[in-house]
Amino acid sequence: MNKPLLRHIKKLLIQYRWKYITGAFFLLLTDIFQLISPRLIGWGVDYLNKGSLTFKSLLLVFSSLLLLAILTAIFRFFWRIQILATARKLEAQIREKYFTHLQTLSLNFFNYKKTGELMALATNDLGAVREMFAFGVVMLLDTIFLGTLSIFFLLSISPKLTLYIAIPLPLITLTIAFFGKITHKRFKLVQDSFAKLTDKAEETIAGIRVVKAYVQEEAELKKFIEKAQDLLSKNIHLVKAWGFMFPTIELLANLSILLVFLLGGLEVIKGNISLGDFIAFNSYLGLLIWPMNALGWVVNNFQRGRASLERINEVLDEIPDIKDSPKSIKKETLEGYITFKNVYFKYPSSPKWILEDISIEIKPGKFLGITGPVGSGKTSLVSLIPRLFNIQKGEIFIDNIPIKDLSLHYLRKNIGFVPQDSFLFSDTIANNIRFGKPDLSDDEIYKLIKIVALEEDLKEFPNGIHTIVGERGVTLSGGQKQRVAIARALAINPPVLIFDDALSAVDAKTERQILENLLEIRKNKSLIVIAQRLSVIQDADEIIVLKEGKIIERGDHNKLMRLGGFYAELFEQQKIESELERREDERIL
Ligand SMILES: Nc1ncnc2c1ncn2[C@@H]1O[C@H](COP(=O)(O)OP(=O)(O)OP(=O)(O)O)[C@@H](O)[C@H]1O
Repeated sequence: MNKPLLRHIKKLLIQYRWKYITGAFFLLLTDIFQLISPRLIGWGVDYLNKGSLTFKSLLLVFSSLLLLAILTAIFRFFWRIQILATARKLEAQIREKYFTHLQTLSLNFFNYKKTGELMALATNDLGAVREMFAFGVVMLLDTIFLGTLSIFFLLSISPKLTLYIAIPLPLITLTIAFFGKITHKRFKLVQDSFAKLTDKAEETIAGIRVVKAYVQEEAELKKFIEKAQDLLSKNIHLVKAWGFMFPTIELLANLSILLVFLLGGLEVIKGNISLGDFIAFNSYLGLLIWPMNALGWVVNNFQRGRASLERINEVLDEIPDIKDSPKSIKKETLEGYITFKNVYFKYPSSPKWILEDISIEIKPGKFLGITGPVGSGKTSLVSLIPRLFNIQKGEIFIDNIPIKDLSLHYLRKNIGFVPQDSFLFSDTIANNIRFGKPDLSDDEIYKLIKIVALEEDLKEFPNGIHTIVGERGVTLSGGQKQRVAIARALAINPPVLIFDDALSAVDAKTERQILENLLEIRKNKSLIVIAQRLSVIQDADEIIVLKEGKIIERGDHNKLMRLGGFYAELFEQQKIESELERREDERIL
């Protein structure tokens, strides 16, 4: 079933209806004044022809024409402001709506939708929609006004001649209908191809370090050129359709002029119409030809706008699969008592369970460590706590309330999450830390800097905490980024702290220091830490070992060592490795 094209912007259009109505009114006035001029010139010519034109009447025609020209300019200014400026406002509001909607969508959506494509929608496609509501609307109204008014004037001069010019009209309508369909399809393909090209550019620039490290510049360039060529060929395909449409319409319109010249000339010779009428008729015809040609442009503009709006609608149609229930509980501060009861989870694209029958309990003030082989489901498990994904079976509770019943806003506000890739914004270190708490003072930031052991590193930075970290934090080392990300989580002082391998890039000494500092401030907090390096979670109250989505071992360090399983083996192995490293360091010193 075809959904209405304007379904997402109907309210905005209603909001701006008066702007468009007054704009249309000024446009109509402009057109009327434009149409009076040929009539005045026609009368002047007739007086001239009869030899009865006096200086006084010439001056009258001249001053009327001057007044008309001035009024036309003034009204033109008004319709431009009313319609074109409103289209800009409409564009800004659609962009805001689009971006707001994107923020509500869950991670699953971003897993399959590409960044470049989403960016192309907010720029290129939205631009096409704006043009449709700006010049598209203007041209459409102009075509209708000028077309009907010209026909009215033409009829008033000579109904017979007007009939002649109507002969090519059905052909023009057919041409427009035929090419309109073709251009719509081709526009959609062009916009799709542009989105793919934007995506490729975005990916190559974001991954430039990997591209350079693997000397893949040429290969990447080749892939980019392929996409650029695809866009070019789709554009040429489109231009070909236009190439046929515009000249065909122009030819048919010009046929009308030729017919009038021939048949109208005969009427003048026969004395059925005056020379002045013939000239005025031709001027009106000139005015009518323009809307006929403009129709092609209008169709083109609307097809492009429609194709783009349909693409934007597809995203706006997306229903967030993770959202508040109608009766969601808005609990501002949580205690942080987390329980998993027989939880099963899989991603929409995964064929099997990623997590199976997980039951855990973390009391406020307790420390849960999670370890396990790569891909065993550790990140997936902790992502379920802030409800980044929905579970399929079982239940997760915070403070004995199922998290699906809690308001997402408050649930997430109570969790300090440090993801594996410590993403930083291209802003200062201070602003990255105060991301979740914008009013954090510099003094409080220094305290956090101390806790995450970043003090010494800070001395190296040119502007201390006010140093800009470069896009995605490129100017910081992996370990420094991780520590800024931990400070960002601590800044909101949440009852639940989750670190997903967040100390993997810091050395053993700094890791110890951070863990000791954390002991102080995490007193009543629930701390969940994923680590491959077991020294990070060795002191946890409980450690769980995940393998292929199942808990295979659980208990504190001593219990797991006694068990002699995966944990004990890994611990022994890491102990030998760190001993070897220590000896190597001593040898070098
Ligand atoms: N968004 C996703 N969509 C589909 N499958 C996913 C997604 N993210 C992870 N997986 C799959 O889920 C499984 C568990 O991944 P997860 O990242 O939770 O493991 P992990 O134990 O944290 O791994 P690592 O130690 O490498 O961080 C893997 O098989 C992975 O391929």
